[in-house]
Amino acid sequence: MALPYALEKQVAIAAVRRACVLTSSVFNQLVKGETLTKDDKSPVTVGDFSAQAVVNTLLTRAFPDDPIVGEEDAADLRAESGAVMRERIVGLANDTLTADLQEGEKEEWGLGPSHRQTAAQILDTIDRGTFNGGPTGRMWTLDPIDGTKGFLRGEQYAVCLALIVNSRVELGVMGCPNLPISSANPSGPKGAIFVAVRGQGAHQFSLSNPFSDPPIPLTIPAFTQEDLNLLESVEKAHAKLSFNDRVAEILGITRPPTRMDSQAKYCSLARGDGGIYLRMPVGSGYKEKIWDHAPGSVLVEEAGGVITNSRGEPLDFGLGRTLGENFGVVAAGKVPHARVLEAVQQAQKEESK
Ligand SMILES: Nc1ncnc2c1ncn2[C@@H]1O[C@H](COP(=O)(O)O)[C@@H](OP(=O)(O)O)[C@H]1O
Ligand SMILES: [Mg+2]
Ligand SMILES: [Mg+2]
Ligand SMILES: [Mg+2]
Repeated sequence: MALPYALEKQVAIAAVRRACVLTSSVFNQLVKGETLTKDDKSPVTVGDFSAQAVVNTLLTRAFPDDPIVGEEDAADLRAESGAVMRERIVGLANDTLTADLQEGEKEEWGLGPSHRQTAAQILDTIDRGTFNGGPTGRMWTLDPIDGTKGFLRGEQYAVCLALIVNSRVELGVMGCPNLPISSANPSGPKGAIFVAVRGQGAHQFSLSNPFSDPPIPLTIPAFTQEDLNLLESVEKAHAKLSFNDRVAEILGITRPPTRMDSQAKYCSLARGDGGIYLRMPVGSGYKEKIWDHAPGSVLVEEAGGVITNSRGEPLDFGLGRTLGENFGVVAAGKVPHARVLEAVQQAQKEESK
């Protein structure tokens, strides 16, 4: 008998791989005018929209009844002012979906030369991501480009997809086109997919041949005090980095933090490139989005780690599109996690004095 979620895993890997092919090629061609600024002032590119169209196409064909909580929607593209971007996105999505089938892919998922979609279909496919989430049932959550700012800088970003069932993340897949395959060889080949299925472990696959190259099992290693360091956001507006410095000081950490965009941080944690993921709110009232943490959380847990908010409570993926009131995120191996929570709470006490 097949393992639980075997088909979901196969479709998710295929979808994320295709989306990564698209985003990599978009980066090399991105021209002025292909980026919009959203209402919250964050950027979104033709890459984000077309990657969401690609992933949603596979999910819709393979699992027509599953709702999708996706970061992007097509409202701006339906407006007259979005006509140029719309045309480009439709072209990019169709080019990606109609490429020849690879090992592990099926035509019935909307792939291959005969599966060109109209502009109206592509927009509707993007808008399959407007589901609001909630506590019960099956749903996917998609971040077509997580770390858009990193993507625009040519640095780290990730195509992130997770399956949530009754508030619990059961499957997470993250494609990281710019991440070195081996952290021991940072200037070596790049491109990895990270996959976790609840109860089945965490694995790294090659982005170029995820269905034929052997998966690499991932376990968070036991860190020595000298090796332990923090993984944190590049963007000061996304996480309170000065707070992280104080936590590191309390913990006696000497190794400098690793700053990296996107959920590639969770991938790095799972394979031991850094020991502690810490993301504390900057105090703007921002609520964390489920797609920014769902796949990373199951990857960390399946790699033997623990992920909670700063109060030590589990993240709640059943509240809707956000994680609710923002108490930050702390993820690490089991042993350091308890120490980090204590240090975070000490630093919070100092701040409130
Ligand atoms: N004020 C804020 N606080 C925390 N996260 C924020 C934020 N504003 C935007 N973000 C989120 O931070 C994500 C990037 O995280 P990181 O800094 O770890 O790379 C963004 O994902 P997108 O790039 O998908 O929009 C966005 O959802
Ligand atoms: Mg965004
Ligand atoms: Mg994101
Ligand atoms: Mg995004």
